Amino acid sequence: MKILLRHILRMCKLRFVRRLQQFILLLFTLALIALLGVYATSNNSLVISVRKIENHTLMPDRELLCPKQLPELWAELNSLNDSYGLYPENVNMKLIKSAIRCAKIIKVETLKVQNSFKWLLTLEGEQKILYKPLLLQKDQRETKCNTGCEHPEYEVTAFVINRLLGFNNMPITTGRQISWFEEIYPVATQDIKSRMKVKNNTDVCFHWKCPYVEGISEFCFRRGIIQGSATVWLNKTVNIFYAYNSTDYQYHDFHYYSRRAIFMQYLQGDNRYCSVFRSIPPYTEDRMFYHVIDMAVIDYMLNNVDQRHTYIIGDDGKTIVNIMIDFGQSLCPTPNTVLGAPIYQCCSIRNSTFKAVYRLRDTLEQEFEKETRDDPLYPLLLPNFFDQIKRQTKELATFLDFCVTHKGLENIIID
Ligand SMILES: Nc1ncnc2c1ncn2[C@@H]1O[C@H](COP(=O)(O)OP(=O)(O)OP(=O)(O)O)[C@@H](O)[C@H]1O
Ligand SMILES: [Mn+2]
Repeated sequence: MKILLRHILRMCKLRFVRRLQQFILLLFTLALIALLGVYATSNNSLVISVRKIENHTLMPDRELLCPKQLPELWAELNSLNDSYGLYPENVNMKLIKSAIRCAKIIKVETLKVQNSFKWLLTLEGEQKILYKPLLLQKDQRETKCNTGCEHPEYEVTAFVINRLLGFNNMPITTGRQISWFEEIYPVATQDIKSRMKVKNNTDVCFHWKCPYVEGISEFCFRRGIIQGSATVWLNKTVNIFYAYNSTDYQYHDFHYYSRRAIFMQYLQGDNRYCSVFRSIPPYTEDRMFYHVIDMAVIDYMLNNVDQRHTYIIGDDGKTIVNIMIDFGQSLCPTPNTVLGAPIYQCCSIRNSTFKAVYRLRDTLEQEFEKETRDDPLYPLLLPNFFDQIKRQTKELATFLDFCVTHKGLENIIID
């Protein structure tokens, strides 16, 4: 009897242990399934999954990557917020960027405005995109400001920094990699097809003259793989302030570009600079004046001397919405302290911009890395080029230190 009892007890124990094992196994499997589910939904098409195509180039797998509801997504993107910027603050930036990076291209046209080489893409769901292909290697640049081919990776850089500064007034821009053979050729206009020549059966080449560069050069996309910046095209009229007569002024008159003797003199230290600037419409208006200060901040960080005061008309047909575009000539190799003149001479700045400059002085590298790690053009900048931005951000903060010391914090901050 005793033996039987012991035997039954052992059996029960064994079964219990087995049950326990089965139970733990079940729990583990359920947890794994839940984890995979959360992972899949949270990444919802953002997972950078790649497949190798025949020519061994890594390309995004459209099936896995692309958001599905494109027309709705573009509609959300275009729901312009007139007073605060170009897109709603709470926009799902990751989703929109992933849509721009992988949505099927249904049309490619040449865009013949201004100087840089660019195409207008139409993506599935009818969103237009300004696409600037990278023509130069990331380590190539001219020795003079504003000459030579543009660097579209600087457009992506500028967008990230514009957002880190909290401006939200640059059309959304991301890197995109495109295959000439698979994505462009089948939907390109005749003029694009006839301009681009295939060499050695694989490379796609064309001739182009970059501004202020002697002669025409040939550029090739190896194996037809093109990298470039993709910018949301605004369905608005984009206007630029130009000085039409001697009493009109625009942002360029207040910096490096100034060809007006009076401003040159002010830039060289005359302290009437700001009072004159502030007395000229439209800069009598706070909204316009502080936009110039914001432009000076981003231009100083990027050493960009090319930006003009650009705006669109808001949905009400009346409001001016200040925007920022055209940073392809940033990272000018020579220093331009006068680009900071609106900051260190006026010593008046939006509180949000003031705080952002100090924050970025300390955290730019980490924040930039986080925002750009998944970009198809990653790394956007070579380390020594990025160092230039870090250095210029630190200089900007010293201009603000100077203002605080001379005018007092409460007199320089507005909001
Ligand atoms: N996202 C956009 N949406 C609508 N229009 C745009 C957009 N970006 C640029 N444009 C228009 O296209 C013009 C040229 O764009 P952009 O300044 O980027 O070209 P660019 O060739 O780099 O110019 P530049 O030769 O002056 O450097 C702008 O002046 C503006 O009118
Ligand atoms: Mn440009």
